[in-house]
This record gives sequence, C-alpha cells and structure tokens, in this order.
Amino acid sequence: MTLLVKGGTVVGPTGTQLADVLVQGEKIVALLDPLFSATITPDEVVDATGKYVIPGGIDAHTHMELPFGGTAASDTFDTGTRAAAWGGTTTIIDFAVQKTGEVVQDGLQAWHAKAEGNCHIDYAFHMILGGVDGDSLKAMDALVRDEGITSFKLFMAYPGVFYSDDGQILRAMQTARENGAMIMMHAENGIAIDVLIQQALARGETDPIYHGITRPAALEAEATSRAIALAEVAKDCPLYIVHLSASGALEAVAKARDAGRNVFAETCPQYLYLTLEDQLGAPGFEGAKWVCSTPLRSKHESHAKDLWKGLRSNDLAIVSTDHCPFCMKDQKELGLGDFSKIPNGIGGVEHRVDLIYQGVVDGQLSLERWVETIATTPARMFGLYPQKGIVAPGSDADLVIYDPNGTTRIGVGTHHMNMDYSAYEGVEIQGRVGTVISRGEVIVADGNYHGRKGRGRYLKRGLSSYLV
Ligand SMILES: NC(=O)NCCC(=O)O
Ligand SMILES: [Zn+2]
Ligand SMILES: [Zn+2]
Repeated sequence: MTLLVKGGTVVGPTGTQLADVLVQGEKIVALLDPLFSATITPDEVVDATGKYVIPGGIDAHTHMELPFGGTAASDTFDTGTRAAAWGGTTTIIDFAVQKTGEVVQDGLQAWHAKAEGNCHIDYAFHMILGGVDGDSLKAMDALVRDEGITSFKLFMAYPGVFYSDDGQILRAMQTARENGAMIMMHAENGIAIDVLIQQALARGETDPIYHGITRPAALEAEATSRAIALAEVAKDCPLYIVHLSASGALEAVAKARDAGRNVFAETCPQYLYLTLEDQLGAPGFEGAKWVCSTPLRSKHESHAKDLWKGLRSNDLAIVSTDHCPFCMKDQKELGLGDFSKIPNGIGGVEHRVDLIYQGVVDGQLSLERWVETIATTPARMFGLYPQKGIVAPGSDADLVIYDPNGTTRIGVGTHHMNMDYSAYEGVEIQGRVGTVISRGEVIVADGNYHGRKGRGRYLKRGLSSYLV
C-alpha cells in the first residue's frame, strides 16, 4: 500500500521545503520533488496543497486514568488517545505509577493493562517512582534495560502521596547517572506549600484561587534550583523539569544550561495562555476548572512572556500538556469548600498542536520551532528519534496536514476529551488540524474519524539523544 501526501510544505526543525511525501506501509520512504512524483501512481493520494505537512505531535506528558485525590483522571487510554489523534498528536508518553509501597514492576504491569488494546495512537511510558528504596533503585535498572522505560518522575511536592525527600532524590539521580535514564522532576517545595495550605484553610480561605496563592512561584524556583543542585552532586545526572510555570524556575534552568549542564525543561499551554486572576480566580467555584500543579501564574508578573522567550531560546525544550482531566461534576466538586481537595489537573491533549501553532501566528515562535517543540525534541529527548518526530525517509509515517487558512474554535461542545468543560472555552485558533496519519493509516480526514481503539502500539524507548 503506497500513499502520497501531495502539494504540501514539509516543515521540520531545520527548515521547510515543498515536497511530496511518499509512504509505503507504515513508513515514509521518500520526500520527492513534486515534478518527479507526478510520474508515480500511488494507491492513495492525500492533497496537502497550501498546507503544512508536519510530523505527528508527541505529547511527552499525559496522565490517562491517573488516580488522584480520591478519584481518577477522566480520560481513559481509549478516550484520551482518540482525542489526541483528533488534535494532531500521534504519540503520547504517559506516566505509569508506582504507588508508595508498591513493587515498581507491579505498577508498570497495571499501567500496561490499562493501555493495552485501548490506544488509538502509539504510546510509551515514563515511570513515576512513589517511593525510592533499594528495590525501586534496582527496578530502575531493570526498566531501562528490559522495558524501554528510560525516564523516571519524582515529586518534591505532594507530601504523603508521591513525595520524595532530598536523600531519596539524590539516590535515584545517582542510579540514573549510572544507567543513562533521565530524572523528571515535579519541582515545587511541597513541605512549605503544605504549611501555606493549612494556614490559608485556617483563615477560611477555601476558594480555588488559594490553590495558586499557596503555591508561590518562589517555591517552584527554590525546588527547581535544589533539583539542579542535587543533579550536579549526582555527577550531572540528566534532569528534566516538568510543567515549568514560573520565571524564577526558568532562570534557574537557563543558568544551569548556560553552565553546560544536563538540564532540560518543558512548559505547557496552560502557562502560556491562562492566568491566576482570569481563570483560577473566576467567581465562586468556577476556578476549580483550572486547578493544576504547578499552578497558573499571575498576569501581573512576566511569567508567560518569559516562557515564550524560553521556548525561543531553547531553555524550554518541549511543550507537553500534562493532560490530567477531571470533570467538574463529581470530580472537581470534591473540593467544594476546600480548595486543597480539588483534584489537580487540566485536560488539553487535543489542543496542544493548535495552541502552539497560535504562537506562530502571534509571532512568538517560528514554524520550525513549533514543530521542534511539539514533535522533534520530545522524540529526541525521550529516545524515540528518528522513528518518531521527523518527516524523513525511514521514519514512521506519522503525519499531520495542517491548514494555516483554517480556524479552530475550542469548546466543550466540539472537543473529544472526556471532560464536561473546556479549559480553553471559546479560544479561536487561526489554523486547523486537517488530515492525521498514524503509521501510514489515515485516522482523521475531513472532520471524520477513521482510527480505532487498539491500533496504537507500545513503544519501547531508547536513551535520550541529549545524554552526555
Ligand atoms: N499537574 C497536575 O496538576 N496533575 C497531574 C499530576 C502532576 O503532574 O503533578
Ligand atoms: Zn507533576
Ligand atoms: Zn503531570
């Protein structure tokens, strides 16, 4: 079976070219001069005239079905990966969870059981370590060696749940330095935050906005700097700061990178577009829709502006979503009268490609940087390159035909995520995901869905291309 994507502008991290993309089976086999491809008779033609042809998006940070705060994220691997496909994402890297006290491999098998046979697109896992001890350190080696899991998330936040102390973090970093894995860090000082939360509740400050006020930017910056220092002590263990939201944290990352350190970071669309005042501070309980950690930051400070700059300068390497949706009804509502009981998370796996394309329209990013931050760098960072993340011969034929003349209006009435609201209700994007191709199969075209549950494959990942 051959498929020709014809007439489009192929966008990669280093430039654009007018080229037709020839696909055979699941792979890209050639980028052809349009004059030459006129001589070919493929089985199927996808017209991309006037459109961009980009590698399928890779969302390196999702939480399908994550148990949190007495409930679980509302997207299953079925609904969440289908929504991702609609939005031009053809690979996710989800976080398998070792609950505190659980054997790491048991946590991993439980995650495989949730995902297997349910995914519409290809998927891989990072591993959350809910407890660092001798057994889990040995398990890290086994996962890197045998399971294709080469990155481990630790939490400086959420004491009593996922939290690791500095000694545990250091030991995990030393192990990662030895086996080549990446340590991913939720960098917020959870111990200090818990004090602020208790004080706020004692004053009767229970509305959702206090979720943000009790997680100040300074405590993200402090934890980020501490993680960077611990990684230095662990002989420059590769460190990746997740969901970075604050200018001070970005400064710490930039300083480490200027010093040549193995430090990387991602941000998420919510920190580029949404704010403490306008969303988290919405009247009544409405702000619960935007409770996530790290929290949305103040529009009166320069966080969002600095994050866009960080994306341009590569101090922020990747945009992921941290997709962790909860419905308002019965889920976010668990925190009525006590913001600390609102399950943390925002859903957005469907909108990342569009929302970051809007950054191109707004003059924040180049086309090439758009592709790099949503597809190419995630593939390189997490050991999926060049199978994924690039439109090139030999790579999987994961392609998005993106229409710069289309528009997308985001809202709960049209999205495909299993959420009863949209975090971006009414936002209009000056661009549109058209056709989506996953391993050579057209799964979205002309506003219709052609994919199916179970076609997505588990990807065993290699070590990061950025490892030194
Ligand atoms: N980010 C968030 O609010 N929820 C998901 C869990 C995490 O990434 O910390
Ligand atoms: Zn986190
Ligand atoms: Zn997360």
